[in-house]
Amino acid sequence: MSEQVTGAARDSSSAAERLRVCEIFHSIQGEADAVGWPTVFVRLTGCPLRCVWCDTEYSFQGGEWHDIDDLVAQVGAFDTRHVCVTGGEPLAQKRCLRLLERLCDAGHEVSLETSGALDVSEVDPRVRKVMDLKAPGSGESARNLWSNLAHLQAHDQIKIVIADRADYEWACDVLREHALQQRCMVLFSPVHLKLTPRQLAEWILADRLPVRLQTQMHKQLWGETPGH
Ligand SMILES: C[S@@+](CC[C@H](N)C(=O)[O-])C[C@H]1O[C@@H](n2cnc3c(N)ncnc32)[C@H](O)[C@@H]1O
Ligand SMILES: Nc1nc2[nH]cc(C(=O)O)c2c(=O)[nH]1
Ligand code: SF4
Ligand SMILES: [Mg+2]
Repeated sequence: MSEQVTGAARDSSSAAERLRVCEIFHSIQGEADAVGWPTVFVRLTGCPLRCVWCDTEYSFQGGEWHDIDDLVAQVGAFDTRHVCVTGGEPLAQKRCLRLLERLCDAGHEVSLETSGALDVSEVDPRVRKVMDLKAPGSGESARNLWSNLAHLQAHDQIKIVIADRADYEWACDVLREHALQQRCMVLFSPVHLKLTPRQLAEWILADRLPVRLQTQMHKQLWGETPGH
């Protein structure tokens, strides 16, 4: 009897610890401060935003349910220190918080790619948050949750993905008004194949901006193939 109760309790707790996952893959980190590190990516399914230039629309639906224990074991099997949890919008599934904590407990260097539209205040402080602020050209800038800025730590990063000159000027205003560079590293990234990295570089240099230019290195290596 007591064994049955224990079994049932275990089943319901593991069901509560499941996440819908789009893909798990091993690649070179192509973005942000950890660029270049061999990294395991856990891409969660689903996103409540629809950025017009999103390169990961295939993650909006589908995927498979996985236990957090199983995910931590699958990640561990790659024998790789860096892990990046992304999506879709990973924080759209509340249990993502538990996955992040478990990956840190397992000794990984964990980063989280997030849109900036969902509350980041409960993310484990060991996780390096890479938080977008969505510029107008994304079509989703009304979703920016500005209160998130107060929850960034020095090891986190703010990323602004820029489609054109209007987005760049918006980013400059936000940088100044919210003193972003005093909070953490600020990354400006061109929308792939929409704005040239060179044009963005020239604007940053001309304006003496204290920001870091980033491009998506994985697209240089593999193009837009999913799973890279
Ligand atoms: C696919 S999103 C997933 C995480 C989260 N939903 C977000 O938007 O941050 C990962 C990163 O890719 C960026 N991204 C998506 N499409 C892009 C594109 N076409 N060019 C440049 N960056 C892009 C996003 O802005 C975000 O920083
Ligand atoms: N190689 C590689 N690096 C990445 N860094 C962030 C990614 C993402 O989609 O969030 C990503 C990705 O999709 N691939
Ligand atoms: S928030 Fe991220 S995953 Fe969602 S549409 Fe925008 S870029 Fe794509
Ligand atoms: Mg990507």
